[in-house]
Amino acid sequence: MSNVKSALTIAGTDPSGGAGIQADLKTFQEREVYGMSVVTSVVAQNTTGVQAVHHIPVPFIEQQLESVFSDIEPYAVKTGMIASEEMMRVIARVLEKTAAAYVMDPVMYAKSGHALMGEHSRDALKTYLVPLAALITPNVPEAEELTGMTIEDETAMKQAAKRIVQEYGAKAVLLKGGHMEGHEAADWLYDGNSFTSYKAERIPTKHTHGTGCTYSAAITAELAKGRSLQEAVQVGKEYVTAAIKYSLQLGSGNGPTNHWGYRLQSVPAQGELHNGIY
Ligand SMILES: Nc1ncnc2c1ncn2[C@@H]1O[C@H](COP(=O)(O)OP(=O)(O)O)[C@@H](O)[C@H]1O
Ligand SMILES: Cc1ncc(COP(=O)(O)O)c(N)n1
Repeated sequence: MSNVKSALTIAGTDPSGGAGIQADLKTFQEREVYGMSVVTSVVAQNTTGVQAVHHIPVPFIEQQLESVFSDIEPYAVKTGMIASEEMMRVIARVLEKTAAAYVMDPVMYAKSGHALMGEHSRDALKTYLVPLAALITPNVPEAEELTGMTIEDETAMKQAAKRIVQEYGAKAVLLKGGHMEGHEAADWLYDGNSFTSYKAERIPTKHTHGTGCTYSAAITAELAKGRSLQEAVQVGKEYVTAAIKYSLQLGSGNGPTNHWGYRLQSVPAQGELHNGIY
């Protein structure tokens, strides 16, 4: 196996560049791993929402996976939008055979509320993919869908995380608290033994398009580089927080995360706008 650290995203697209595969590849590049991508669905979307979805035929998803895995074995893999049970099955068949660390972002809806996964595919996700995952990264609404629980506080977040590991067989769960109230954005990691919290000041912005994709991609990149799960989540949290802090006023809806954010934190203030980015 080459010692060039590579990561693969299997997900849907965002032509406006903020979420999905585009966010994942930007994150991989910024975290200094070689990025690869397999497209599951082509989504016509932008900062205002989703306009249309075109699903790639399942045999062609299989073909893309074959093209990657027969040539370059990634060190880590993440999945994002996977719309149907048939897609989940072919992806599971490939992931079963790889030694790559697998991070699953169980994408169900876009921020605008548009469904990105068929409702009857939730069980298939639990059956075929959750047991293969080194980490699953639901937000609160996704954890509610997976567990059938109502999650309104940290106690319920921790209970839901435990249930996803103990009942559905994920090795670890990072339950993200972006959708909760309060002055902190607090996420809980449960690795089957203990809980670790990852907290940051809540940033008052509506520009959060692509936060979940950015976060799970950063964690995937760090796992590809050989970091432990705890370290990878710590770096991922710092990366996504900076990406939200410097999020971009682009488009007329919820603007995208800023992949220069993490670097900008350590650069002395320039006092002027560079390319409108900072
Ligand atoms: N306004 C915010 N300020 C700081 N961190 C945030 C904010 N909104 C979300 N986050 C963080 O961004 C990451 C993505 O979380 P979340 O929004 O819950 O997921 P998703 O994008 O999948 O809905 C989490 O670490 C969450 O705590
Ligand atoms: C193809 C695709 N995948 C995922 C999301 C969710 O994005 P977010 O990171 O904002 O939850 C999206 N809008 N489009």
